[in-house]
Amino acid sequence: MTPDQMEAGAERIAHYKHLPIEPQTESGGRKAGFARPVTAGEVDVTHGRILYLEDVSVSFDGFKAINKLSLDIAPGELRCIIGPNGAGKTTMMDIITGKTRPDEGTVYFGSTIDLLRHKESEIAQLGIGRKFQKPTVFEQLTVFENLELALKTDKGVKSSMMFKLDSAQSDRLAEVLETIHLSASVSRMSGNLSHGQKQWLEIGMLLMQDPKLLLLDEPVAGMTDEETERTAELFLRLKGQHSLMVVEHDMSFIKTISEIVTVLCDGSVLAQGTLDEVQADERVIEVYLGR
Ligand SMILES: Nc1ncnc2c1ncn2[C@@H]1O[C@H](COP(=O)(O)OP(=O)(O)OP(=O)(O)O)[C@@H](O)[C@H]1O
Repeated sequence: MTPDQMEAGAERIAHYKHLPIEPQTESGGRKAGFARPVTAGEVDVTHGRILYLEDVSVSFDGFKAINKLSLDIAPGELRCIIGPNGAGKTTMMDIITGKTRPDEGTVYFGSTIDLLRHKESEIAQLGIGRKFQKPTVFEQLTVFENLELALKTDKGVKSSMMFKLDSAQSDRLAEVLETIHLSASVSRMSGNLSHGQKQWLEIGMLLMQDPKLLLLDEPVAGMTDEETERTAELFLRLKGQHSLMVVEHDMSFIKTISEIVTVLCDGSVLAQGTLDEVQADERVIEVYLGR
């Protein structure tokens, strides 16, 4: 600090000392204050976003797979992501879930959780569930056992064997079974389920952990028309209670479930809007939907 600055500072202090002093109150003398209590384990969505990406980039061997990508998702929103092969959809999910570290950019869960400071396992614990394209259920276990297993956070063999559902967990399991249309198949061996049922079971396993945000990669690929319809019903039911990010190529499925559709291309957002709006966009027709 220079002598001039010190002198100016001393003058300011002298000036303030002559100001009338307000009587002390609980807010430190101010008439009103702003404070936001933070509750451990809760995602702060007071700014209207559950997920926020800004200027995110990542390169693989000099190739920019994600290029200044910015997007956000509102709490309870069901966002559809479409785009040509290689657009960066899977890489974006890898970044959100901590599987891939971006070279630059910002990734926030709510207003306060910087996801780039967390490991993949911690991000899952924070409440971000991910469903990969291929179903990964334990085929040798029943539907019930798969859902029960999803609650076992302690990986120790002994504690897993001792694990017993409490009544709230039993209620949750029954509720999830109903949501994923598998109440009638609770005792069936998972390996004997249809492809669609396995996908629902895996979604059910994620739901057992009550995630705030669910990332779903091509959930209806390989499903029958009826299974696809029931999956649309399922997602519409989950919307509001959870936030969902759904990557899909099946346009009729997108049409049934979508509000806002984001089109990715070359690692960034090419267009965003209702499905009708993006389908009418010349650039989207050019790179993805065809003429
Ligand atoms: N680990 C990696 N190493 C090198 N290149 C990668 C890696 N991961 C992704 N890429 C490249 O980054 C680009 C984006 O891939 P990404 O899988 O994210 O696209 P996508 O939009 O999910 O495509 P699709 O619809 O085919 O699944 C592709 O060109 C891909 O080859």
